[in-house]
Amino acid sequence: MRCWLSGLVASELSCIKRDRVLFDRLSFSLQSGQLVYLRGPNGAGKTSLLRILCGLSQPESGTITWQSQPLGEHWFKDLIYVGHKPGVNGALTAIENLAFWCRQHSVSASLDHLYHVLAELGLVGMEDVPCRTLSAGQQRRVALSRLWLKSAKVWILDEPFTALDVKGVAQLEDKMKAHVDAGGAVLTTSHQALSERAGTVRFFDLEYRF
Ligand SMILES: Nc1ncnc2c1ncn2[C@@H]1O[C@H](COP(=O)(O)OP(=O)(O)OP(=O)(O)O)[C@@H](O)[C@H]1O
Repeated sequence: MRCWLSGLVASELSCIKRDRVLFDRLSFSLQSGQLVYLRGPNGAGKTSLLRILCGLSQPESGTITWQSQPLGEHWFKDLIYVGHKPGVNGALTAIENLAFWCRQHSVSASLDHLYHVLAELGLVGMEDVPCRTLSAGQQRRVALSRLWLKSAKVWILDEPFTALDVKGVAQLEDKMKAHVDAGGAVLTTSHQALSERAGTVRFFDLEYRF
């Protein structure tokens, strides 16, 4: 992946939920080669901000551009978003979930490749059972396997370490570092500190506002 200029730029964003101003006139940018760690207490508005940056919800005011253009198809093509809920259909198997996600995101992947990715995520033998029967950490691994399937410049990951074991955390940190080293960008939030293996981290703090 080549480095890119004029990445994700948010200006003067405001967000109100249930009459509470979560943030007001917040400005933020994410550029090629950056790992940004969004920090803040429960309820500060981290998920709300990530969803706005993804284009999944609208701010009260403010603007967001990707590569100098308002968010649109070009942004969704360049983005992988993994929410704090795994977003895995419990009635479908891991393979079916991935195949469905690939179709939704115009990703071309053979069945062999899907099995290979699930194996890399430690899910050998779990590929063909309904996801509702998988453990929380295994379901998280199915969700995170999207990072192995689609080539996207920006990853926005909301609490991606939830339920992962020590090995899973290390694997994801390595994956994030490799992505950033290759010129990608990661914006993540978590209640657990990143270790040194994730590489250089920039912090963005969101205060809780009453
Ligand atoms: N759709 C909604 N309708 C009403 N209130 C909402 C909605 N979404 C979020 N909120 C409220 O906005 C506040 C911020 O929520 P958000 O999930 O963004 O916080 P967070 O910083 O991600 O918290 P946590 O660390 O607990 O995950 C919370 O008080 C929540 O109740």
